[in-house]
Amino acid sequence: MPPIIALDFPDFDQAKQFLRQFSPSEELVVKIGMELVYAEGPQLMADIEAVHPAQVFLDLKLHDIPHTVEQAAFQLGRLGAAMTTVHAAGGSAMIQAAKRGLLAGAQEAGKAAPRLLAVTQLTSTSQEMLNNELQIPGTPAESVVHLAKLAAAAGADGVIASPLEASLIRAAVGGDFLIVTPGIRPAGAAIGDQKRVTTPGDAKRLGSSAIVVGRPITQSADPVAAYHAIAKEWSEA
Ligand SMILES: O=c1ccn([C@@H]2O[C@H](COP(=O)(O)O)[C@@H](O)[C@H]2O)c(=O)[nH]1
Repeated sequence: MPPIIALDFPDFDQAKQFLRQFSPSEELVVKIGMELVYAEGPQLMADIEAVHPAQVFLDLKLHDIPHTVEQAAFQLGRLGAAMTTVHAAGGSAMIQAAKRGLLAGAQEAGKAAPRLLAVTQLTSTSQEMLNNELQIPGTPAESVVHLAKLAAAAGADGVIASPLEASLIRAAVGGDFLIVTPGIRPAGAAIGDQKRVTTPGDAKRLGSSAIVVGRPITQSADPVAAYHAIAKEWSEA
């Protein structure tokens, strides 16, 4: 899969301007999250499709009681996204409920169900924050592997984690479980609020199934060139 572009824009007009810079024949995978979906609503899925035919990763990170998540996932399942997310910290019953909701919603709409990815520890979480603020003992990697095993056992198709944890997750879970990794920074790029980061090439070498990249592309002076450089580093590693 090519690098997933995080379309973190405040409105559809800006997302549209960004997408129009790419050749219509370029096979893109784009991630839309809370900022854009809260601004534009679910209609956004069709609006994006009309501008550029892309696979859409709908990253809304559901985290609530199982019943509420199942009902929300039902609505998401009807939209035709390729992937969507819940927080693994919601627990097994919540992840199972999300899976049921996605399958039922997709079935009702006659679409394929999105792959369900569970967010382990956010890539903006440092060891210090994990232990002192969140009062979770151990290393980020230990917590991530624990949550990945929980998510896999509950029926998730994969996880969101840092590439730094990818090889440990693969060893713990195995198979074709997806390990989708944000926290990607090309050499020399500003790290911003991310804490557990690697380059695109290192992410591949460490075992990521797919990478998610936002600001290093969207805030670049030449987003298409930045995307192609990252895609080349990823595919050639
Ligand atoms: O642990 C996580 C989970 C999700 N994200 C999302 O990925 C992108 C990363 O954007 P950058 O600009 O490349 O930092 C963003 O949409 C996050 O919501 C994450 O970074 N870490």
